[in-house]
Amino acid sequence: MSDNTPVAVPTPAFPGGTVLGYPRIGRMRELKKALESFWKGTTTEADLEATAKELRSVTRERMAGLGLAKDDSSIPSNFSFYDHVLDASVTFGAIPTRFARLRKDDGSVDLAGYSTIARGEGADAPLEMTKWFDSNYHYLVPEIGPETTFALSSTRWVDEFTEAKGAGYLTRPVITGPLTYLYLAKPSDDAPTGFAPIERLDDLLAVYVELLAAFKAAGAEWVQIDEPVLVADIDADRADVLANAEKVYAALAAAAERPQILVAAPMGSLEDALPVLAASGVEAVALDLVKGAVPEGVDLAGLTVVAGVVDGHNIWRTDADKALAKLEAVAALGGAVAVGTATSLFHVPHTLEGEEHLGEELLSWLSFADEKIGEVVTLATALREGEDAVADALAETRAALASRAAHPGTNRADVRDRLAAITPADRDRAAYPVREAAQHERFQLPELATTTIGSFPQTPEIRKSRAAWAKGEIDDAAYEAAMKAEIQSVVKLQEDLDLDVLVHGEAERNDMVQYFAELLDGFSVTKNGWVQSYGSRCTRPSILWGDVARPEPMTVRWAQYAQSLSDKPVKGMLTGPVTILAWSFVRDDQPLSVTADQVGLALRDEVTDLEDAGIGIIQVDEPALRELLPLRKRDQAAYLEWSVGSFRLSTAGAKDDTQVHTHLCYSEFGEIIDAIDGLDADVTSIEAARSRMEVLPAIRTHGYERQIGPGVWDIHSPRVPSTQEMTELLSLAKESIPGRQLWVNPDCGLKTRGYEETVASLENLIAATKAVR
Ligand code: MET
Ligand SMILES: [Zn+2]
Repeated sequence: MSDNTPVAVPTPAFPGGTVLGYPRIGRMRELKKALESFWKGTTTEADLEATAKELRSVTRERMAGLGLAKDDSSIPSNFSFYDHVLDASVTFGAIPTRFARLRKDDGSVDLAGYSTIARGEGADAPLEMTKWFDSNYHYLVPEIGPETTFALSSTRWVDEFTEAKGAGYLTRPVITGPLTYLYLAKPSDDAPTGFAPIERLDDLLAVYVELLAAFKAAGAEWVQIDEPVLVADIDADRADVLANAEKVYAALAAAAERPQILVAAPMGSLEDALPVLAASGVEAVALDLVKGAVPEGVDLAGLTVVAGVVDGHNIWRTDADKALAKLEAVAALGGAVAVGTATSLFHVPHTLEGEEHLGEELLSWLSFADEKIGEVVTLATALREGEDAVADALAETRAALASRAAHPGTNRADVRDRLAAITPADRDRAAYPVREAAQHERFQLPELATTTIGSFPQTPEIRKSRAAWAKGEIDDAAYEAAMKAEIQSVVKLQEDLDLDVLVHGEAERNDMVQYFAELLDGFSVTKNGWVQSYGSRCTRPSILWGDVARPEPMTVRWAQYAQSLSDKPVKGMLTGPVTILAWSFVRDDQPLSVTADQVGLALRDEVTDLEDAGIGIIQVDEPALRELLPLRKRDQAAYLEWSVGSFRLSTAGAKDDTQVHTHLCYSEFGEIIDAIDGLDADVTSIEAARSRMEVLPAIRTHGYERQIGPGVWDIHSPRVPSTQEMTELLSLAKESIPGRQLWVNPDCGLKTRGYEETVASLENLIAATKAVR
C-alpha cells in the first residue's frame, strides 16, 4: 500500500494484489468436455456438477499457489457453466416466457434447463449471442420487458462462495453489475415499442440488495461488481447512464447488510463515471490502465483503487517499469492502491507451461493467466516493500523486453519497404457497376443465389487425419489424399443440393485464423492456449509477434482442386486482416494499423494467385470487424479508416470480373454500415436468422447498392430450420432488398454442425429459395 493511504481505509482492507477473474474452462478444457458429454447424454447432471466443483477447487489452489492469499478476498470466484451474463439472468429469475416451463417451483432452473436457454430447443430459439465489448467472448443477451419478474432465483453464486469457504478460501464473488446487465439486455418479445430494459432498474436493484445480504450472511468480505458498460459509449444518453450509476451505487452502498464493494470497470476508461463511483460510497474501484489511462485531476482520497496495470486481454509480459510508474501516478490521486489486472484473465489462456516449443526467447516475452498472477504478486510486493524486494524479477523482465525489441523478426526490411511503397490506388477497385456487369457476364447467377459461408462439418475423421498428419503418423501424400476425398464429397453434396456457388469446405483448416498463422511468417502457435469464445466453444489464438510475410501460396491448391470437380463457381476462401488480428494475440509494440497492412499485403498476393488458378469468386471473411471497434465513439473513425483500409489492400488487386465476397457473423449493421459500405465487397453475408432480418430495413434506409446475403439459418444451434420458416425470412428480406441484390446463405460456417442437420437444413434452404424466387 502506498504511504499516503488516507484514514478511511475499509475494513478489512482490500488485498494488495488481485486479478479480476480467472479462465473458467480449465487447463485441459475440462469444463468444455464435461458440458458436451452432459449435452450428449453420456453423463448426468451430477457428473457435470462434480467436474465443475473439482475445477473450482483446482483453480483456487492454483491461484493460491501462485501467490494470492487464501484469506483476504484476493482470489476471485468467477466460475460459470456457460456464460456469466446468463448466470445473472438465471439468478435474477429473468427468463423469457418461452422458457418459463424450465423453472422449478422455487424459480430456479437445473443445468439441463440452463443449457436449453443457452442453446434453444425445438421452435424455442436460444437467447441471442453477442460479443462482449471489444473482445472475442460472446454473452447471452438478456431479454427484459415490463412483465419480467425479478426475484433472487438461484443460490449458485452464494453456494460457490460457501463451497470455497468450506475449503479454507475466503474468495471474492464476481458478478455482473446492474447497469451492465440492463444496458446489454434487449427488450423482450412482449415489450411494447420504445421500452428499454433500463426502465426496470429499480426492480432489479432490490434483488441486488438481497443478493448482497446473502453474500454477507455467507461471510463474504468483498464482492466485485463488474460494470464495463461504464467505459463504453452505448445507445443511451451518457448523462442518464451517469445518473443511473449514481443511483445504483448509492443504493448498494447504503444497503444495510453487505460485503464491501469493488466496482470493476474493465475494457477502457471510466472518465466522467469515476467521480460518480468515487462519491457513491462504495469502497473500491478497479480501473483498466492498459486500455484506459491513469485518471487526472480527480481526488480519490478515501477510495481503494485496484490499478489494472497487467493486461488481462493480451499475452505480453508486463513492462514492470511502466506499470510501477502508473501505480505511483494512481497513488498520487490520494486513494489506497492495490495492483490488479486490467480485465478478467478469462480472455487469455491458462498457462505457458507446456508451450516450451515456442522457444525460450519468445516464451520470455509472454505471460498467460498464471504468469500474470505472478506479475501482479511481484508488482504488489514492489509497491509494498520497494523495488529492491523484487530486484531479480524486475531484471529478468527488463532483459526479456530488450530481447523482444532487438529481435530481427520484429523489424524486417523487406516487409517495411513494401509497406512504405503502398499508394492510395492500391486500395481501390473499379466502380461497382462496372464490376457488377463484368461479374454478371461471367457467372450468370440467378436472383437469390444460394451459397454457404465456407466450412462444412468438421467430422471426427477430418480431425483425426489432421492430427495424425501433424504428429507425423501419416505422410503428406496420405494427408493430401484424405483432404481431397473430403473436398470431393463436399462438392458432390453441394451439387446434389443444387447450390449455386460452391465451397471446398475448409476441411484442412483447424481454425480460420490459425490456418493462416501457421503459413505466414511472424506468427507462432500454442499447443494448449485455449480461450473461451462462447459456452463450451474455445479458440486458440495464434501469437502475432513479428513482421508478417507470406513465404508461399496458402489456399490455392485446395480451391483449385475443388474447382476442377465442378462447372459451378467455387469460392476461394480467405480470412481478412482485421479478423486475423482480432483473433490472434497481436504484438503491442507498433500500431495495429501497421500490422494490419502487413497482413493485407500477404493476402493480396494470395488473391492474385487464386485468380491465376482460375478462381473467380473470392471471399475474404471479416467476422471480427466490429469486435475491434473502439468502445468510445471518438476513437471509431480512426479505427474504421485503417481496418477498412487493410481489407481493401487485401482485395483491391482483384480483377473487375472477380467477385469479392465478405462475411460478418453479426448484424449490428446500424453501428458500422458505413464501414461495410467502405469494404467495397461485391457481396456481403451477415447473420440475420436469430434477429429475424431485423437489420434489413436499416440497410434499405441507408441505401445499399451492392449484394447482401442475410443468413436464414442460425447455425449456432443444432436445430433444423423448416422450409416455411426460411421462406418467411426470405419474403421479409425481399420487402427490403431487391431480389437481384439478395443472396441466400446460412448465418455462418457449418464446421460445428453435424452432417445430418446440415443436409436437412440446406435442403430446406434450397426449397425455400425456390419457393420465393
Ligand atoms: C466465423 S466466420 C466463419 C467463416 C468461415 N469461412 C467458415 O465458414 O467457417
Ligand atoms: Zn461467421
